Amino acid sequence: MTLLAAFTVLSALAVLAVVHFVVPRRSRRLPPGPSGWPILRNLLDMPKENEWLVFREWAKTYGDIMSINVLGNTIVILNGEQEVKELIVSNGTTFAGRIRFPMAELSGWSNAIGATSPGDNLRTMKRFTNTFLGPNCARDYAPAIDALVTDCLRRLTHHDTSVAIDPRAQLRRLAGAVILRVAYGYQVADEDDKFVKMSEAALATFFASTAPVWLVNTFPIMRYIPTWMPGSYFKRQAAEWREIAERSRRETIEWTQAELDKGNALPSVAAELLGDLDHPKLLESTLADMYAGGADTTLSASTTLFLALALHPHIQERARREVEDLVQGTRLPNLDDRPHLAYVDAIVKEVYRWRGVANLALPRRALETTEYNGYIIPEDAIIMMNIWSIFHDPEKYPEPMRFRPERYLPTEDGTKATLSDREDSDDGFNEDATRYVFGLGVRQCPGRHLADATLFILAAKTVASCYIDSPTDLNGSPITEDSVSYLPGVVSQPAPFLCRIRARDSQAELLLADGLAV
Ligand code: HEM
Repeated sequence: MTLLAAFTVLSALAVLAVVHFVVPRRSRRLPPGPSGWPILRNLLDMPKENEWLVFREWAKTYGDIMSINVLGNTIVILNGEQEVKELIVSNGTTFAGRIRFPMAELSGWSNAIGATSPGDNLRTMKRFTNTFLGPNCARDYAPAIDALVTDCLRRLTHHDTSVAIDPRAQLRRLAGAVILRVAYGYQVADEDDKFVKMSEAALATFFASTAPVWLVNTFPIMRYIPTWMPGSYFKRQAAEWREIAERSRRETIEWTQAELDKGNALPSVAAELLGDLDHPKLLESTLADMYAGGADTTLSASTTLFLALALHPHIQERARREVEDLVQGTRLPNLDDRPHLAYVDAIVKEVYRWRGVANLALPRRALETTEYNGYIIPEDAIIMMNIWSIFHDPEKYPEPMRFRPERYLPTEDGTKATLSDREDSDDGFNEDATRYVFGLGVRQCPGRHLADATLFILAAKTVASCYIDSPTDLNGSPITEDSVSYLPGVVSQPAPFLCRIRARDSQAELLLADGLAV
């Protein structure tokens, strides 16, 4: 061997030694996780769907805080309640960043709240949402939501009730109608409503542009490729989507402005804020984000409500009796009745928990490097909260796959139902699921009061006025609690199902017919 060859071999060995001993030692300080492959690291390990289930399985090996690396990005997964509370709630601002999606930015979503990290823009948009979507929002808009829910139930029961239907079209219309009413004071007119169609089309561009298929989302530098170069197709696609998203934003807000000018405007977030001329673009974005953040999530929770009621006639019956004892058939229940309808309230909590809505919440980004329990969480790491894992911890929620509203109620002797056989009385046992379903800390969902009011009103009015028969899949095969299935996605939707829905009696029909949009 020549001297040069010997030197080359020794150098190569030295490099290998550094790679082998130094690099792993550093990364050993990251939370543990599957080792992956050279260069690709965990890219091939990443589950294609139902990630929350896979992450929960991994937690059995790696623990409640673990990490993976995908194309150079560290992803830290929090599977346990304690980790979520300590990092996301107590250490809130450090993990308040969001992931940027260059393709979504090019497609006109550069100010989307859910993709904006802390700074002046976020502060302004948070001011808008905190002022107008706080707890008063639910109270102020309750009569309008009431009328829309009644209208939805009337539509669901107004067909040949011997035929099973898929309730999602009407529930989707309801979710969109509530948001357009609160955001713009707009009342959805018919099945083919112009603004619903425009908002849905805009929402579709958001989901499509945040998908990982767009290389520019992984390699942001690509956004500077000129449009004449090969490989720049994404730019033309983004320009098309930008037109759809911007048109939807512009036309809805112009509609509210026109109503204000005519003196016809109904109370709405837009009507309150149109005077804030300092931030017109941020106002447009905030209003559009209400649809983007609220439509699919509210649809998921309300479809789960219908599925759970369809699967459990005894739950429908118990809830109906509770409502009947209060209203005595004279009216349909409303939001003010909530303190007297503990069982209906518990149904809503269980809807949030049973199958989850956004099982990994919305990913966060670490704004600085942090040490936690001896592990390093590096700046820019993506943080995922596995809410599903918290909701399905059998120590916290016994028989987690069962839909059991009773778990939130006191026992007959007045003690908290599930604590009787446990010594520790303050351990969050069967804790109210509302606490987690909307995320936690400074980036918690701003639409939670509105969504929760909508869900309660829908649950109370449905059990008061309707029967929902056992569900089947689209081929007519019965669905049971064990065979229920959900579609993949950031927001988890029940797979399509059919059920017969009919008004309880002629009095219920009359009460439903009374509902006029407010
Ligand atoms: C059942 C219904 C809903 C569920 C389960 C839900 C859940 C969530 C979750 C888990 C997050 C992420 C929170 C975090 O990072 O900690 C979020 C964010 C968000 N939600 Fe909701 N949401 C619902 C309805 C709504 C509604 C009705 C609106 C609007 C009126 C809305 C607007 C938003 C917005 C704008 C964000 C982004 C907040 C930010 O990044 O600071 N959501 N939601």
